[in-house]
Amino acid sequence: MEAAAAIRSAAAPRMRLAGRSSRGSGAAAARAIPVSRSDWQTACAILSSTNDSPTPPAPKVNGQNNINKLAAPAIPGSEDAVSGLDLVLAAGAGNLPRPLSISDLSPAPLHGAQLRVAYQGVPGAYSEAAAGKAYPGCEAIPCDQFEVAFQAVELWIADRAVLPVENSLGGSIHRNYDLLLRHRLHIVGEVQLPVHHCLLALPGVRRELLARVISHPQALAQCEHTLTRMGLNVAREAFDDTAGAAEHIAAHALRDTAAIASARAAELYGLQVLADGVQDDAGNVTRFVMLAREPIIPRTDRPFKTSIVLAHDREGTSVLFKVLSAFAFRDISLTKIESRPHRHRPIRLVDDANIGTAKHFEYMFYIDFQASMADVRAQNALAEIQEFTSFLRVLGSYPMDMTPWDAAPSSSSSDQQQRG
Ligand SMILES: O=C(O)C(=O)C[C@]1(C(=O)O)C=C[C@@H](O)C=C1
Repeated sequence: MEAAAAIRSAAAPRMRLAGRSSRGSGAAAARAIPVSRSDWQTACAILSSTNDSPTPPAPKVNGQNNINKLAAPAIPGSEDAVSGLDLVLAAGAGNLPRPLSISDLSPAPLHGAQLRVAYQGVPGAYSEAAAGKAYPGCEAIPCDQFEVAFQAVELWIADRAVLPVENSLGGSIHRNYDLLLRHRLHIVGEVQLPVHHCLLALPGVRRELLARVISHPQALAQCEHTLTRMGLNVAREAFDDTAGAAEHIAAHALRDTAAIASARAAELYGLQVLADGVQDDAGNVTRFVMLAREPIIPRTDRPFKTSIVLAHDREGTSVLFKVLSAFAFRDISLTKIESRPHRHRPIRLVDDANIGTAKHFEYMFYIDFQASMADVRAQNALAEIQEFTSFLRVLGSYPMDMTPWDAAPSSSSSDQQQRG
């Protein structure tokens, strides 16, 4: 409680981006268009409410809040680091980088000029492919948990993180929604990755010998019906990531176990592909967000998306209705809405002497909408929403991923710069 109060008192006053609830009134809002990176950064920071502050203080390293002191990242074992996706495939798993853990997160020496991108999983994970699509030619840094990827960026060990937020079959990856709120990173881009799963096993293993299938829970969910149709009614076990499951089979020579993972994982860990394309839907796609310490300056010369999170402390359902109408009246399309339990106030009790005590669940609402924060319509919508919410934060305003799914990732550096 005390920490939260300290954060609140340190917070800047709420900024009004435009005149009071003036639907479509451009003049006041136009004044608020940030002109520089620092203006925009300030605008993002102070869009948080003074009433409600779910973001904790900066993570501690060795008992100290160290972020400002860190200029020099290092990762134990980074001599072995894999460079992006266009790396030469390793012959075996022996020279692959070990994923970062919480205990590795201490400041250390400078790295070179190559962009370092943290992802969750081990080499061969879809998240590694997403990092390579987002930042062609980057140095992809494996992390053993989502939390570690966030902290790697905050501590300057990595320059960016690329993390999954939703899948077309499995739905939202709630952990990352929660972490977006608990950390202070900005969404600077998105990538959508077609996810094509394979059933992998040790060479020579036949399907009939299998006693279990292991993978990331999202991957298991994405293949559930296909596995059943294939007659594979064996135990399914959750693993931290798809490639980690493949690595586990290879490392322990498990002849009764198959993994659901990518064809690249099969190559990296020396497994054979028992079945190709085992996802339930051929159009299986996972959406990842790209995270950075600084926001990018929003623009209007290409399609942008903006992600916000809000909470309200009023009774009834009309607040959400008003939020949605602030976008609808301005012809701004919503692309996603997600609710998560409100960490600091999950339940509200409402006492009525006649009926008893009602217990309402409280939520944070995450909304993605299709407009840039440089667009006056978006500024006016948020100015209006601020009037009836107790907390509002812009998680990022960033270019939409417009690449066709079957197109190869772009490798132009100008494209990379636009993506932040
Ligand atoms: O396990 C992996 O390979 C991941 O990159 C994680 C993940 C996920 O979290 O959804 C990413 C894409 C697929 O949807 C399956 C798993």
